[in-house]
Amino acid sequence: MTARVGVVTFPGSLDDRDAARAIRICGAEPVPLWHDDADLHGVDAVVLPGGFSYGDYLRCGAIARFAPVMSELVPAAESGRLPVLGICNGFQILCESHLLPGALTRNANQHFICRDQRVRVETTDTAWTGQYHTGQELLLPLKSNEGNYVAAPETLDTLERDGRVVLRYVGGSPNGAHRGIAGVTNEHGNVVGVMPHPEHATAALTGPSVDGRGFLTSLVARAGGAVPAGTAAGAR
Ligand SMILES: NC(=O)CC[C@H](N)C(=O)O
Repeated sequence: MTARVGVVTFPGSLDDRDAARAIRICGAEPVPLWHDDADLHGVDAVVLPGGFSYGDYLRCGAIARFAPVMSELVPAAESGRLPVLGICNGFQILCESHLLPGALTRNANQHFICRDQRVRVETTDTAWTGQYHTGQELLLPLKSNEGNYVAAPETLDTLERDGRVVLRYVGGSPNGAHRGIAGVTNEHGNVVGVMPHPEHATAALTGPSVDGRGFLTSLVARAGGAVPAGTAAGAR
């Protein structure tokens, strides 16, 4: 069965096309979803892409949280039924929607950061990381202004204890993120938010790696679909 993966476009989304392309490369069918349409059209999973939804007004993701598309998405994700991957602005939307704990605040150096960043996979026990191995290092683009992940110490302790830190920056936080956290998951492991961009690391021609494919091939494999040859996690 080919997994149908919805990609939500909000006003100001930037990376929806790359997300759709990455989904196709990894053997699933991308389904365009519009922010103003409450219907998820029966998709098997959803990617909330990067960008500047609603111009990042108020706070990144703060307005997107109230978009009609979130009305079906939030309960389905909360119940553990619907796999959702939030990338960068998508991660910010997931935190604003309280589907993930914590918040993404201004980078500690007050500058937009745009660079290729090494991160380590901390858990494979999610809908989106099953094809990696724990401790695997990935090279992924990082491009954000509000990438500084913060949460109360007891929340961070819970995330660490329950194995819910998904990605951690290698070589220290570039943006001040608490405990070097670059991605987290919810209690069920179906909702994952990551600050770096796996969808921009799926084609050898453009680089910087194809390490990002594993997020999508994990979803495809989990849905019982065929992962195209050469697209396994980290395949060169
Ligand atoms: N690349 C992105 O998704 C950017 C996210 C957000 N607008 C920020 O600058 O932090």
